[in-house]
Amino acid sequence: MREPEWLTSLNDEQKKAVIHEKEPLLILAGAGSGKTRVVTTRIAYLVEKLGFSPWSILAVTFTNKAAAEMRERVESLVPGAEGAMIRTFHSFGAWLLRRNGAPLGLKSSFTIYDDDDTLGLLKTLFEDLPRNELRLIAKNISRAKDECLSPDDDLGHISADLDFPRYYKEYEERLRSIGNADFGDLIYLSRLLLAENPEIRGRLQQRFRVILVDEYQDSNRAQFQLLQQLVSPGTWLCVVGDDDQSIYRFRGAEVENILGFQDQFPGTKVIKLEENYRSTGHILAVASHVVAHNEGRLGKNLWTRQEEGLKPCLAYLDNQNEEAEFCARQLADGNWSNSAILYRTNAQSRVFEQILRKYNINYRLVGTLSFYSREEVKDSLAYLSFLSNPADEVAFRRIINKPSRGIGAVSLRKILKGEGDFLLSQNLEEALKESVGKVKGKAGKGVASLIDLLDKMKELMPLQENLGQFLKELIHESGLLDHYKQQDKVENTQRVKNLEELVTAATDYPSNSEGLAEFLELIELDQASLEEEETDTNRVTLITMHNTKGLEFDRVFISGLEEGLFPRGAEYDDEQEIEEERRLFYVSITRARKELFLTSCRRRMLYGRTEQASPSRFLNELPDEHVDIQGAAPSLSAGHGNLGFESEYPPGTRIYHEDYGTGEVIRNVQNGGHLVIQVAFETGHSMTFLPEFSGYQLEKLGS
Ligand SMILES: Nc1ncnc2c1ncn2[C@@H]1O[C@H](COP(=O)(O)OP(=O)(O)OP(=O)(O)O)[C@@H](O)[C@H]1O
Ligand SMILES: [Mg+2]
Repeated sequence: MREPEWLTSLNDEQKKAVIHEKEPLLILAGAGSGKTRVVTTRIAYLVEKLGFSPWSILAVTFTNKAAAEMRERVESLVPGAEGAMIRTFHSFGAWLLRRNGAPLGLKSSFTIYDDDDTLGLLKTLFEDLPRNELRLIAKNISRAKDECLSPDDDLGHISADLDFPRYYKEYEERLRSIGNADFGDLIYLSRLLLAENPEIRGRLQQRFRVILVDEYQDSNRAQFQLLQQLVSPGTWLCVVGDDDQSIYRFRGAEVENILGFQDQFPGTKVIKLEENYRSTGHILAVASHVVAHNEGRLGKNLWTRQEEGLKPCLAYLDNQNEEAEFCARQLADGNWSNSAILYRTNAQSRVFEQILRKYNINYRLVGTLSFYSREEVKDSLAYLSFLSNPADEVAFRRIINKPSRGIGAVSLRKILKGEGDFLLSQNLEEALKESVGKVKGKAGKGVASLIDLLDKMKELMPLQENLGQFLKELIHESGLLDHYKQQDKVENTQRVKNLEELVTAATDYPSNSEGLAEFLELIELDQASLEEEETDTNRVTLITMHNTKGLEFDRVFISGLEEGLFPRGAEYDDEQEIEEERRLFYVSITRARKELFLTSCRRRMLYGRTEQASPSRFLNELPDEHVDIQGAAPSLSAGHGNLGFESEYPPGTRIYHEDYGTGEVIRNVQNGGHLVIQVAFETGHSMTFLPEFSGYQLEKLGS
């Protein structure tokens, strides 16, 4: 019988993995080696060739987008096979609990609480606790659930607060009595349900004869334990992953799950895939070289039979506008749908959005709200709006109690309507002033402080250099800055960064009412144009590095390769965190099929101030022979003394190298107390050396 093309096109190892029967199977392989392809093909094979019912197959992926793509792919191989259950862990948990959650007091119609709902519930339970503390409690509850810990377990490593177990317990009791579940419960309760109910567990084990898990390196303990409950000795279990791509450890992912898989599931067969089908030679060489700097890897070799292709291009640019312009120039060929611009923090998207719009290059922002629809940005703009138009009730409602000033719904009604039932004034600032003395207590104080703030801001406005400076004052004085600083700390978000970006955007406008009106109008127009684009498919993808998991593009830009930005937070020198950032770099590089651009700015404007930036340490780890360099890196020694010692080879020094000939030093950096120089040779090569260890090979020439 002739085999279908989707089977014959596989390489031997892939095929082994697809047709493997019975015992647990672990596929451990680098990026682009066809792991996901093996998962989809295996589903098709089991249905088509071995007669498994799609109904008996469960496949778990990491994002909803990945799940949708997997269904499509399976359907294209064997129509009907996409009837397999292909879901994320969370959506599988929701499915399970809706049908079987009765023993836990869950109705099939239960509501899933998101972070805000969780916070709301905590607030009604512990009214007296400040919001920041409530956020911390919410975060820790979620962590406990990721680790499968109940309120009665030892929670000391999660929170040192002796009251935390009590908060957690009360929260759980209330949530159960309401009959709803939070996000973490979808996994946590699913596992609990199966552990406590052998009958339900048996039924599910009967049904799912085949279980497949993609991106297994990023599963957390709760997910692992749920998996254990689902697997019986007869289950055909297959997990695929890449330890080098584990990028969610900060959220509780445990790489132990993959490293310890063979111990947990005895008899496991391990298959490694080594041929990379995604990227051309130079790109793959760069990726492999970079990730080799990590320790404690399982270590894998990837090769490709594809041509060398284009060398990745590393471009040093002056600032983020130039960076975005650089990307826009590459995109002038109109090939947008196969291009992606990657960044480390969401705030970086703003300049790209702005410049791409300038050149009419269509784009799509993946996984995040458009910059101007983010909560913190909207809050700041609401202050500006209200200052320019005191009749703007929407803005007024937004700012009156943000950050919290103790002005609740009742007081707000009083302010808006006075004692009667009609709107007192079109001018809400006047209404606010008239309510003084009528609104009492905490709310009264809140009203007074808001009036003060507004007055002060109006005085300050004409005194500022530009609108950015003014906005910066406003964000600070209003308390928004502190509010979001706290939130960032607790939730690991980047809201303050976004505020800084907004300030930067406003620096182009004068600090007066005209400038303000112009700035707000621009933003409203921008939003409208964003919405119009929804139907067009030829669009560049703007996406954070984390969100690119499993995706691929012909052309990839990795932006912001500067210390402190990527790797993020250069103050820390925690090697483990650096390694996680390096894995993120590896993930990013390996998204590219044919073209890769890396960009690094000499200066970056943050919070309205331009700061000198130094190149990311990861750039020192690139294999020079596989990279083309454009522009000059900032010379760290110049003027700053950043090296901590005198360089014998300052930039501009001409040298002779035995193997490479003559060249010029273009850059000095310090690495572990040693001077590292980058040299551009006349042959066009660029190499880095440690002069200390290069001995006689390296000779200084007179200039
Ligand atoms: N045997 C093959 N022949 C041709 N193309 C293949 C083969 N195996 C995989 N590919 C292609 O290579 C690309 C990468 O495959 P896939 O996405 O499955 O890799 P992966 O290991 O899951 O990568 P990642 O680690 O990034 O998730 C895809 O475009 C896929 O279709
Ligand atoms: Mg994959």
